[in-house]
Amino acid sequence: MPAIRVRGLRKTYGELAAVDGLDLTVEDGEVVALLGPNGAGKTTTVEILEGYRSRDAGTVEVLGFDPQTGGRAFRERIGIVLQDAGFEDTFTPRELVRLHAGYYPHPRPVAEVLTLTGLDEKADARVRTLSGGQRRRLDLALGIVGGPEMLFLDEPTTGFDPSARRRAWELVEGLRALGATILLTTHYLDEAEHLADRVVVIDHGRVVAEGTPDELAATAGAATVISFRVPAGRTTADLPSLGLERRVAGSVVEVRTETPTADVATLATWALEHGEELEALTLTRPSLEDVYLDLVGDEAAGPNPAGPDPAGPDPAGPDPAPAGPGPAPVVPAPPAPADPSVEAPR
Ligand SMILES: Nc1ncnc2c1ncn2[C@@H]1O[C@H](COP(=O)(O)OP(=O)(O)OP(=O)(O)O)[C@@H](O)[C@H]1O
Repeated sequence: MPAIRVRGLRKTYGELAAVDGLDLTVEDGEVVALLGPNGAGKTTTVEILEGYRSRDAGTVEVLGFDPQTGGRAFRERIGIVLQDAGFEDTFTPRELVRLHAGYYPHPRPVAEVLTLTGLDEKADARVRTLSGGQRRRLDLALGIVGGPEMLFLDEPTTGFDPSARRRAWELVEGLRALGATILLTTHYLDEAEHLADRVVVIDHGRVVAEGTPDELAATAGAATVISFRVPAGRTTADLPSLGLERRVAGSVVEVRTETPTADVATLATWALEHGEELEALTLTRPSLEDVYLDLVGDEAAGPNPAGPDPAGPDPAGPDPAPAGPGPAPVVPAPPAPADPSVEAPR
C-alpha cells in the first residue's frame, strides 16, 4: 500500500481552484519533493494531506487514513513542519520539544531531538530571542519528535544558513534511512535534487510533470550542452554539423543537443581525423533547474504570481489562515532574449 494516494483532489476558494484535479502517489519509504511557482497549490495540497484543510472533491489516503477523519490515531503517526507554525514566545525550545513529545506514544528523546536539529546552544533560551533560522530548526524539531512514519516538510530550510541547511539535509537523510516516508515542498531546486527520490512539479493546482530529476530531463527535452574551444588555426566553418543550436563566444563553441552521444562521437572523430586536440571539452547535462524553468517558464520568475487573491480569504471554519506570501522563489530569471550570436543549426 502506498503511503500517500491522492486522486482527483480539488480545493477551491471562491472562483479560484487552488488545487484542480491533482493525482499523487508516494510509496512507502519514498522521499518526494513538490516543486512549483508561488501559488501553485503546494501548501494547500500538503495541508489537506495533513488533515489541516478540508477538500472539496477527490479521494485522499495517508497511511491508510482519510486525514479529515483520521483523528488522533492518524496524527500520532505523522510529523508536520508547517511554513509558519508560530510559537508561544515565552517558552524555550527544550520546553516546547518536551511538551510536543508528550503528545506521542513513542517520542524520540528530547535531548536527541535538540542535538539533531542543532538547537543545543539555544535549548534554554526564550523562543522570542531566536533568529528566524533557529525558529525554523525548532519547527523541524517539533516535526520529528514524535518519531513519525510520514513526515511533511513545507519549505523546511527557508531562512537557514548554508551549514544549517546541510545539517537539515543530513537529518532528512537520517530519517529516510530509518524508513520514514517524506513529502517536502521547496523552492530550492538543489534541495529537491539532493534529497528527493522523485520530484513532482505542480502548476495551477495540477501535476505538470513527475519523475526522478533524470527522467524529467529526458521527458522535458531540456538539451545537453557540449562546449569546446575551436582549435587554433581553425574556424567554426571547419567543424562538422552538430546539435540543435550553436553559440560562439570568442573561440568557445557551445552546442545544444538532444543527441549528445552521437554528437560527441562526430566531434571526436573529426578532431582525431584532423589531428586536433579539443581543448576545454565539456558535456553539461541539463540541471533540474533547466527542466523546471522549461516547465513553468516565466511564472517562476514573476513578481508574485500568487498575487492578491480575487477570491479573498476562505470563510470556511477549521482551515487555518492563508499562509503568507512566502519567500521569493530562488529560481533565477528565465534566459535572456535570444543572443545575437546564436546560430541556426547547420
Ligand atoms: N485560505 C485561503 N483563502 C483563499 N485563498 C487561498 C487560501 N489559501 C491559499 N489560497 C490561494 O490558493 C492558491 C494556492 O496557494 P498555496 O499556498 O497552496 O500555494 P503554494 O504553491 O504553496 O505557494 P508558495 O510557493 O507561495 O508557498 C494561491 O492562489 C493562494 O492565494
